Amino acid sequence: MRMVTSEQMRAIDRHAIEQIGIPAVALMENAGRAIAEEVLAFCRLRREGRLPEHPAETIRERQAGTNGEERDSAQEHPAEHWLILVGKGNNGGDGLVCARHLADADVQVSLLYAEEPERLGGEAGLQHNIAAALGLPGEVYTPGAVAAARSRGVTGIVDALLGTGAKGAPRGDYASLIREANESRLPIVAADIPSGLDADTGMVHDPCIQARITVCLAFLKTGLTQYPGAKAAGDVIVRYIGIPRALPPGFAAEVGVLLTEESLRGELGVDPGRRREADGHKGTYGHVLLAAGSLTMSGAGLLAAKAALRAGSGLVTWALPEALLPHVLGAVPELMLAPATGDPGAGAWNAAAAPELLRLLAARDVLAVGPGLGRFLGEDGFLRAVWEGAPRPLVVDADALNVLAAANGLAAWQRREAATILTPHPGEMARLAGLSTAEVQRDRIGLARHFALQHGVTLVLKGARTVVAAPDGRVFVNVTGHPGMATGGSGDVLTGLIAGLLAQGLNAVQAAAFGVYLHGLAGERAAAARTGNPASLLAGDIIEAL
Ligand SMILES: NC(=O)C1=CN([C@@H]2O[C@H](COP(=O)(O)OP(=O)(O)OC[C@H]3O[C@@H](n4cnc5c(N)ncnc54)[C@H](O)[C@@H]3O)[C@@H](O)[C@H]2O)[C@H](O)CC1
Ligand SMILES: [K+]
Repeated sequence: MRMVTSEQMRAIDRHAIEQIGIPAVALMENAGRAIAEEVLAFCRLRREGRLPEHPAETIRERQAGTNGEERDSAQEHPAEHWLILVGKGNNGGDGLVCARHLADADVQVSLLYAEEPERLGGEAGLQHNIAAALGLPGEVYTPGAVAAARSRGVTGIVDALLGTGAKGAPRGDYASLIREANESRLPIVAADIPSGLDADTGMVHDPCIQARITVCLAFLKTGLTQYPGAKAAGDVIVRYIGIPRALPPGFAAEVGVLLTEESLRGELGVDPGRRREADGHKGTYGHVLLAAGSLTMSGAGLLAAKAALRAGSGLVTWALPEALLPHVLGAVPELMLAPATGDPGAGAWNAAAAPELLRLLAARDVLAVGPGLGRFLGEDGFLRAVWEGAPRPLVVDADALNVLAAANGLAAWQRREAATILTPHPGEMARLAGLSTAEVQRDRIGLARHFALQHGVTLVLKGARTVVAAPDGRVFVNVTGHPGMATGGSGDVLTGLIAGLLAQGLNAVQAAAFGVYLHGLAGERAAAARTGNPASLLAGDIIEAL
């Protein structure tokens, strides 16, 4: 599934209307009807008692009319009364069309305009005239109007105040309306995006509509995929409104992609269900070399190594400080162990280990460095030697990322020819980018894309809704996963998983995208297996679920 920024959406809109000639009024009609259909579907679920307690924050596409929501007849919604909050732009126009279709399905509707309706221009003004011609009841906002509507029996709200044309935090009566709508505790269906959401980054202004459902028009907006926007959006349903799904020429590379089984296959050429040839052997499936672990963090190495095996790598060698070796012997029998020389016996790494590591790598396909590495004297010389000397795909994680940041390696060291995957969590990303963590989280997609393009690396910016950014500017967002995965070692597992996929011949972007997708799925499966409180999930459970 593709996802666009508001600027890309405007360009696609313009192309559809001006280049292809699809009338804007037709798009608005389809948009409003789609929103009305989703409101009716919501009403049906609620009436039949099938409404989940909370939104699952899912993102799905639905074709017009294919959700089995034949137009409801009057008696099906006897007590429904929906309040439509109408902004002055085309988002408001969508709301007016929605109101008309709801009224036509004999749902009682009330219009609440954020501004004098006469100020609605263009398509929205036309829709206001139509609503007036139909005598749909409407009023201009005054303080307390939402509560008053609720006392008149309103059962739900459509938020058609602000869409992709919003700039900055909601102002004046728009802000008051958003606050009153949220305070009403009534279910809110947002048109295109919740008003108050930054459609590009997923940051939410104060105030921002907390929607039960967001009916997103034409293409998924990137801001709906990132928290806190993903929470404000509730369940996102992307609806086709007549804009060709084939992007205008020259658009494909820039537009983001939501990772699904079909986009992994279609956009990335990954076959999630790939089968193995009968005559495969260990060598067929690659050999991972892992430089990881230190005295107090030996487990990180074990987790990463085991995950690489579970990912399907034929062989895995774990290079570790010599002092650790006796303690992990046999922990994972399938593992090969290589004592890294230069260990002063303290179970720590040492710059002298780099040449040994490069020698080991000559007979292996991928190097992953970082899980549990720890910080040590000469760490920058060590990592620089590996960074510049390793002729293989390199996965850099955890402390190796901190060393890279501290040495300003991305700028100071020579650019790698072979594929490089960095897997920072927001804190590590902040150090790499010289920002605060809050600044990283404020625009995850934009930052990740810019960083990957600038440094020619594949970047995996972890966290809920992990972002994978390719060196060519493409961006992928992962929606698999579970809060129970926020546990020590989860990142080590991902590093091993990605390295294992690289060893089997996936390219950097494929391995990173498929890796985060599988990691999240395994986390969901492991969490479900702990039917009690999934918070008790351990990173090792994720490996077993792979
Ligand atoms: N995706 C599609 O193909 C279609 C989308 N449609 C809908 O159109 C809106 C975008 O409409 P636009 O007129 O560009 O802007 P908005 O309706 O989002 O409203 C902006 C409107 O509000 C004022 N405003 C802007 N920022 C603020 C603020 N912070 N506080 C208060 N007021 C603000 C500004 O003056 C503008 O006039 C899209 O989301 C879809 O819902 C089409 O209807 C169908 C095709
Ligand atoms: K809206």
